[in-house]
Amino acid sequence: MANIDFQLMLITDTAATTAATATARPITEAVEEALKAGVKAVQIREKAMSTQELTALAMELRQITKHFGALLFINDRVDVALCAEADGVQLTGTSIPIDAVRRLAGDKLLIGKSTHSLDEAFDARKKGADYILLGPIYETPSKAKYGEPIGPEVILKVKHRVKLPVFAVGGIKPHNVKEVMEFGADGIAVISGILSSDNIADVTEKYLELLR
Ligand SMILES: Cc1ncc(COP(=O)(O)OP(=O)(O)O)c(N)n1
Ligand SMILES: Cc1nc(C(=O)O)sc1CCOP(=O)(O)O
Ligand SMILES: [Mg+2]
Repeated sequence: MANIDFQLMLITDTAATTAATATARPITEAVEEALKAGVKAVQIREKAMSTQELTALAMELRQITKHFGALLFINDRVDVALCAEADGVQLTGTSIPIDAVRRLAGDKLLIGKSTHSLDEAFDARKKGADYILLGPIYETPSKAKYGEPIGPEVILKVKHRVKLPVFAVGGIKPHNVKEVMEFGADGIAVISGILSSDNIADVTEKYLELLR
């Protein structure tokens, strides 16, 4: 199993980010630009893709991430993660339970769990997750339907009680990176802050500098 030795996870969302930018380009190109700038973990989160499209993207990004020495995670789809020889799977609130994934994947996959409260974080650790995403920390359009963001203070509570790497997600922009790290996050996960930027390399470098 791979080590969790990254601080910045880039999450893909083709539907949201190519529609939002004037400089729309294939997702593989955008990801490659971020990898060149130093990203060491990529999560493919493509809810609208067919299984075949998702598998093809996963295979392609597997080659590219390997070339850059970066980890690859697949949102929700354990089958696609195994098929593409990804490093991990990111389980959502509606995914197959963590223990079932462990039985299926053994130590082939890191298991990340998306969590939104102290209780969910505690439960993820109890059930055997290797790390968690915690959010939405700040406002983000894609999660507006779930109500108010949980705010950065929750990170401190979770770190106090849950012995797992915690990645802050949801509305993480360069100006609030320091805040989430000061509240104890081990790292951050970002979609629009990178993929909606018209200069992916520059903004990625900026995030990485802030995390140093
Ligand atoms: C508060 C809140 N936000 C999001 C969800 C559902 O998504 P999630 O489980 O975080 O999975 P991703 O698709 O974001 O990876 C939720 N249930 N509650
Ligand atoms: C995928 C995701 N999960 C969240 C959660 O809270 O579980 S917030 C989120 C969206 C992150 O996108 P952006 O960086 O553009 O805000
Ligand atoms: Mg989520």
